[in-house]
Amino acid sequence: MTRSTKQASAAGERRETKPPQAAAARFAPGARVASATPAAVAGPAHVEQPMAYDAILLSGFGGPEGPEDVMPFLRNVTRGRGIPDERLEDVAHHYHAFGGVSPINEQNRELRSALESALQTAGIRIPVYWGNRNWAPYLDDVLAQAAADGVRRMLAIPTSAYSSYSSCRQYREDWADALESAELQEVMQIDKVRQFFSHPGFVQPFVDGLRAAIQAAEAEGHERSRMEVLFSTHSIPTADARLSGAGLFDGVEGGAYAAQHLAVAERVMAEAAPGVAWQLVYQSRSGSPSTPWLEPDINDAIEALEHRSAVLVVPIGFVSDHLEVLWDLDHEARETAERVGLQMHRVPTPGTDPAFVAALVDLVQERVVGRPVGRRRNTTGIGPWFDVCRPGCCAKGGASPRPAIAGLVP
Ligand SMILES: CC1=C(CCC(=O)O)c2cc3nc(cc4[nH]c(cc5[nH]c(cc1n2)c(C)c5CCC(=O)O)c(CCC(=O)O)c4C)C(CCC(=O)O)=C3C
Ligand SMILES: [Fe+2]
Repeated sequence: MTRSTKQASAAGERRETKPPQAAAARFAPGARVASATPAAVAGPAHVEQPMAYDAILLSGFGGPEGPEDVMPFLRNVTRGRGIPDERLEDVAHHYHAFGGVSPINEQNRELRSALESALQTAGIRIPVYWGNRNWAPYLDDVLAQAAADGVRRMLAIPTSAYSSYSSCRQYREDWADALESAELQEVMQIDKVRQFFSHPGFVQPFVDGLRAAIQAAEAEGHERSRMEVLFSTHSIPTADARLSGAGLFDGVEGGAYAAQHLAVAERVMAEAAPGVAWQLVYQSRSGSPSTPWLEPDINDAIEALEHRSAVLVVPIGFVSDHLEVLWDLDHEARETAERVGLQMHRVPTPGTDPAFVAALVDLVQERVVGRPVGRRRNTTGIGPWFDVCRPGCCAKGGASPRPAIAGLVP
């Protein structure tokens, strides 16, 4: 499909209207397996059967690759969600500050090729396809290509570690859409790896980065007692947060989304900086000001740190140094820190860190061999998370669910 027809259909009735339940049953290949065990509904549900996948589907967010891509990209991202125009203009300005090119696509190309080589080395000789949710290469084109190459069973990896509508369910819905739009529902099966926030190979780069940042701050003469670590992630509407992870963390403010981030932050602190003050903060809020989103915003948090001399920012919500990291942290948050007289160090995201690439290989391996839950790698108090999402998992607050793959059907 050409880019222009793709944008037209994305702006139009790309969201199809099939009865969610019937469609979801077709789109949930894992459901047969997991729902066979009644315990699967009450407790952790995992697909433990070995599965011979033909290929991996690395799925990114997507980003513009030139100034003329910026507005069409932003319309793709926000289709049907009532983001005010001023907000789009505002965000367009962030992209234009980088010549209209988001680094995210190049980062995902690098991750794709690193993952493919690491899989080969591990003896898993299958190709890694890369497809985006919001920009070329679009998922449906990539699936059509994979099908033409003979691929029938794919294991999907989202470039997103946690549970929430934007970081889990929306990927699952977009895969289902892409199967439908490529007319592959009857032909191709897509499963997904578990949300991988708790995998040690995802956590390790943050540990290494925070250790280095603390050393750098100490070398500048800052004392640990005057440092504060801010773990930063994307804010989401509180209504989405409550529904993240199918209400398993109902009692926790921010639901499973916040609970998972807190668990990762605790782990990183225990390994890299025991005793240093820290908190979880949120960035990149959008939407209407009257809709509640998770707080505190990182800039407000920095402004409240008068009693500190250095702030160490750890972007645990993201897998690569894409635009929301480069703009919202390295530009905006840094400006706030300078204004209030704090030294700021920003820790890198995992990117293509060998520990992270090895983690992705391990996530594939555990599914290929059908590794039991008890032997899966997990370094936080929460997890390992589900291979097959529970009914209602990560629903969008206030919206009716669209068909999605890799979920249990109620
Ligand atoms: C949880 C989460 C992640 C992390 C998980 C993941 O990585 O998937 C994430 C990542 C990203 N978000 C990104 C960009 C954008 N996100 C937007 C809007 C939104 N994000 C949301 C949430 C998240 N977003 C939400 C609840 C909205 C509101 C509207 C909506 O429900 O969609 C908008 C629209 C304008 C605006 O409102 O800011 C843009 C342009 C980029 C690309 C950066 C680049 O180009 O380098 C990346 C990696
Ligand atoms: Fe976003």
